[in-house]
Amino acid sequence: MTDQVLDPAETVVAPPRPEEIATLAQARAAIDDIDAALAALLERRAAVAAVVQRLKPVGGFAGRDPERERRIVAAMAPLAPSLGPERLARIMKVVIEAGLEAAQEARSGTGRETDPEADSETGAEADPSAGR
Ligand SMILES: C=C(O[C@@H]1C=C(C(=O)O)C=C[C@H]1O)C(=O)O
Repeated sequence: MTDQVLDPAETVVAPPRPEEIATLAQARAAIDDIDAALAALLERRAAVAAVVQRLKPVGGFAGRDPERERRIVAAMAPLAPSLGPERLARIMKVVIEAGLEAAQEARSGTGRETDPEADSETGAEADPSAGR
């Protein structure tokens, strides 16, 4: 698979409004554009979150900051009123955990999907110094 990372600044960020969409094909094309923008933003978010892990005294899952995560969701909630804070919190939990996993994987250099629980099952820590 070829990597096709988009610059978030170059993604379509103004897809048609729902009331401007008349056909299934238009709706799916709009969703595809939105998903491309989301993917580019998620990729950039993960890269920035990885920087934070290197800057914090304790990074990675060990340095998880629930209060910061709550504030992120609270700030986003007014922007996504139809989802509501509870669903948004679920989405952001997955986004944040995926970023932490990707950062951990990049630092350990294993190149594999890293499940924080899988490491404890095998008794092998990906990188004992990660995030410290
Ligand atoms: C990025 C940080 O580390 C973790 C990841 C977060 C995120 O992806 O937004 C938020 C809080 C922390 O659990 C941070 O502390 O800011």
